[in-house]
Amino acid sequence: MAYYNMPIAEYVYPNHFKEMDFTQDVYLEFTNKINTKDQFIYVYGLLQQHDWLPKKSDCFIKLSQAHRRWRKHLKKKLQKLGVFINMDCSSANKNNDISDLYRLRGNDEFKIKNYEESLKCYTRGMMLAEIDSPSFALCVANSSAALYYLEEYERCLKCIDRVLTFKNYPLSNKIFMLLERKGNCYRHMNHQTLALKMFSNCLLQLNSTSQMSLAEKEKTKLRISNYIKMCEETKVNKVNINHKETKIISFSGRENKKNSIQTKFVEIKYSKEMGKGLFALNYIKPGEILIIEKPIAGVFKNDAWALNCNYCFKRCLSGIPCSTCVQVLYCDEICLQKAFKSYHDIECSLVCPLKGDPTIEPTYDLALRCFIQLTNTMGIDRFCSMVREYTASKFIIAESDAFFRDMFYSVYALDGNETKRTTSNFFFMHCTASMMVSLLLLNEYNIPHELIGDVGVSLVHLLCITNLNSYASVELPKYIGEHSNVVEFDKSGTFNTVALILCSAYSLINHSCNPNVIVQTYGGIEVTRALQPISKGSQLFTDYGVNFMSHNKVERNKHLLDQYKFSCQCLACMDDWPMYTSLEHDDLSLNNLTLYDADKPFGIPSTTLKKFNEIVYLLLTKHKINVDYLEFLFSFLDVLDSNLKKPCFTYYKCIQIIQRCLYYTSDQIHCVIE
Ligand SMILES: C[S@@+](CC[C@H](N)C(=O)[O-])C[C@H]1O[C@@H](n2cnc3c(N)ncnc32)[C@H](O)[C@@H]1O
Repeated sequence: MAYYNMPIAEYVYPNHFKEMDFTQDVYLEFTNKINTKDQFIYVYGLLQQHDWLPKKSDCFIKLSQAHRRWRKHLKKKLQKLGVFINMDCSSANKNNDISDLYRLRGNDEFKIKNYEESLKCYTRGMMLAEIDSPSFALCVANSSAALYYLEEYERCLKCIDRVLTFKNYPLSNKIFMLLERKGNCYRHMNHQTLALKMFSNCLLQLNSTSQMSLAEKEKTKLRISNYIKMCEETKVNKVNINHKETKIISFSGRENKKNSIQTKFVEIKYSKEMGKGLFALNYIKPGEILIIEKPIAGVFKNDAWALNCNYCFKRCLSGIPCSTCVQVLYCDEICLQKAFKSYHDIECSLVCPLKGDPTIEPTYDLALRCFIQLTNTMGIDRFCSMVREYTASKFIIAESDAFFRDMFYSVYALDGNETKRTTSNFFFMHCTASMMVSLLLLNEYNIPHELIGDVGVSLVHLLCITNLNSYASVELPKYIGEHSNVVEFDKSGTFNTVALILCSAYSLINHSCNPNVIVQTYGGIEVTRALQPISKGSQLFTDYGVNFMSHNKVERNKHLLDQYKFSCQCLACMDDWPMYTSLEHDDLSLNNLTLYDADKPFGIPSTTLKKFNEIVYLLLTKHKINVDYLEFLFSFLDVLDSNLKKPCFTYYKCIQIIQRCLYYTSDQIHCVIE
């Protein structure tokens, strides 16, 4: 059945709207918006079905014209995409020819030493190729070469071992090259005995290789005997390689193991102005860890799909793709199985239409992911009955510990701001939900007829939740060795966004333009820390993409009103703080600051200032910093906080440096949730 002929409107829930909500203005707003969106067809269908379209009005004429244009455009587009016409996305989207093209592109990048880019191309090629086909094997083998030059030796070894198990690897006469690479990996990892064993296997293979000239063979043998010599020398000298140290943070000290919030520091409270929020139970000092949590769900942005596991979000430079669809990649068989059990069994046939359509926003993916995860875990009957119960009872989060105990509530009890949305916006959510119901039904997702209404209602709420609460998690791009070219991109001060994620505890934090907490991603785990001291009883605040250091008051207010429907009453807004960049630079060593107490002498020891300036220099010029500096920075900030009147330049400069330091040291911290 064709996508554009679906009688979608029957899944939209007219009870949510009154006819009089649909004023001429609302129609016009739709018309302008949906001219460029697939949803047109749903909106139009719905309006017609419910006779909401005032015939002969300007708006009707405009809609009809747009409809005709859009149908033509849509049809062409759908035909081009092929997959949309039948919506049969479960069949072979794998294509070895396209995979080969990606591999060749990877080879070109490899030749110019753009190893990271070549790795991305090989990975894409691997995702597109039929599993275990020669094209697949070649992509894995070539990935191992890129990984070797990126100095990712363990991952390189993993790839080579996989290739050696493939029956379809077409370059069997080049196996010796893989063994040579394996030997070199061991050599760099200082496993000299293993390296020597590998080089001797390599020589055996080389001798049995027939399609090679004698001269070529001799040249290769010479190269390998040089490596053997290096190994033997290293063995005698017993060189020790310093492994990169990582600091471990764990949450074993939690009072409540199921709770991702440190309940000794923080509680949930409700306020009339801001709804739910998190409040400090005691004084919290800068740097204190307040929340550690795994996202409820996440979808990738940009091309992070090629380098991160779709299940746990960790970097997976030698990941394994889904055997059916071409959109996802996992660390290993364990993540793949978990993803299938949790959502990918259903999503596999849906990801193509969703990800292939440029008008589908990542928050829609995220909402559908939440829905599938919940229904897969709870069963659709129980899910729908909880949806009905929740809608009827108006669950109060602050009075219940169910929020963190129960998977359903930790997602469904998040705020969706439904009451503050415009009719137009809310109606759009309904149209999108309706499209999702159709997609699910077309892909044979079993929704009993009597539950279609509940499913639709839940999808509308989940769409509002993901629209309001999701945020971009940022990750250091330079995980993959010195040869990465991504650092350049980061000089502008922007961080590398990996995924759009939804977290239940972090979502409870309200906004301030002078935030006192900050979140940082560590291998797929989100850690929220105090960024400034927080006094007992005060509220925790993060920033919703704008703060007084980055945007002026007008810009901030516009963003917050448009996106979140509130106007900010924080100190920076109320007292009209100048932007951080316009603050006067203060000279700490000369003691001429605006102090809280002018009689109290305040000076920073020159050694402390020197250390601070050293860290600033290292961060801004080399992007290299040791994780231990964080402790110094937080205590320096604490000293500045208790002595200086805000806003003052050095205090906020220290905050800026802490933000960067957290980002640049994120590969030095290993986070564990037990
Ligand atoms: C991510 S939610 C935060 C949690 C939310 N307060 C709740 O009850 O679930 C964002 C919403 O909280 C409210 N909010 C957040 N910060 C606010 C602020 N500074 N002033 C007023 N409302 C705020 C707005 O309704 C906003 O759309």
